[in-house]
Amino acid sequence: MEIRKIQPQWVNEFMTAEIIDGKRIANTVKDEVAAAVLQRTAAGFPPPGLATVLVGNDPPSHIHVRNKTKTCEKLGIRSFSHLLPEDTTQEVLENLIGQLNSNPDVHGILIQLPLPEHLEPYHLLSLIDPRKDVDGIHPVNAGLLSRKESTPWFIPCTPAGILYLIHSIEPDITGLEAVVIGRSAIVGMPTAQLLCRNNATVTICHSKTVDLPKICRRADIVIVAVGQQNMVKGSWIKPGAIVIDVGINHVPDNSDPRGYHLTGDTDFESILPIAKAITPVPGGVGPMTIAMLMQNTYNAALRFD
Ligand SMILES: Nc1nc(=O)c2c([nH]1)NC[C@@H]1CN(c3ccc(C(=O)N[C@@H](CCC(=O)O)C(=O)O)cc3)C=[N+]21
Repeated sequence: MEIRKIQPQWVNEFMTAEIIDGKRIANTVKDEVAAAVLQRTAAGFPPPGLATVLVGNDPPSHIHVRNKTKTCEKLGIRSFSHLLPEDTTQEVLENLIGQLNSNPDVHGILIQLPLPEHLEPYHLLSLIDPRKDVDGIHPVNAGLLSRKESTPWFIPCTPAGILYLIHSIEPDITGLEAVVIGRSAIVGMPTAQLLCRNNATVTICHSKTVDLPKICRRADIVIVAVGQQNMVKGSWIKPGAIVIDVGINHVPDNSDPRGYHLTGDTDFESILPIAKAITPVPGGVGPMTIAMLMQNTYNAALRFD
């Protein structure tokens, strides 16, 4: 006699997770920002302005920054791109940040990370005027995010995008168990805080966590942001969970005109039959990050009126 596997009724081989279309959702957000910018400039206010600072020659970073400036142009946001050589000194950057802080055409400042080894990012980021900190990583904004009584001027773009995507599947995450893998200042930690502020029960995991698969299995929402290809497997996922893949891994690929393709931190195929929803890479969290940056830049401009 055949032994039947016992599973929740709705988990079977025909089941497949919804693939969250981050690109489409990002486009709706960008359309909203474009409409708001148009209304603003039609009323005689100056367009929002975003300054991006990129140090060095890392090709993917150049692609990212170009994506950001192109998106600005499409939405009617002015962009000021500062491309600096690899050997730029801390002092030159400090002066540039000072100039951008006092430039009335610049409402948002983004310093592309990571910076070359010889520069000290924490100190530089703390010099940005917190009212122009569209990345939400100035210590003041990080502090305001960390306590539920206060509202930060800016929420970091990737965490804000992640919450937006989760809300598209589950509008109320109160009481749900969320596991965040990764504790970076720009993704892991602020994502955990944002989910906690939205009443999820949050566990933060990292490279020293013992028995990660076990902790992961109890999560209704899994967020993985570590930069390790194929790390999270289907066997780690609770049936019906929401999986958000923040990984941006460049895999060498001769068949791609760019010489690489992108892949996330999850073993996507093995998760599909188990999860309720999962974000793809590309086309998931990445486009949302840019959409949220545009939203933050628009909101920054409002505060200087
Ligand atoms: N201060 C700072 N703020 C950041 O927000 C920041 C940063 N530094 N350093 C690097 C990371 C990475 N990041 C991405 C944003 C969008 C995509 C994105 O749109 N990706 C597309 C694909 C792009 C492609 O094909 O190359 C996608 O996933 O569909 C990727 C990566 C922002 N970062």
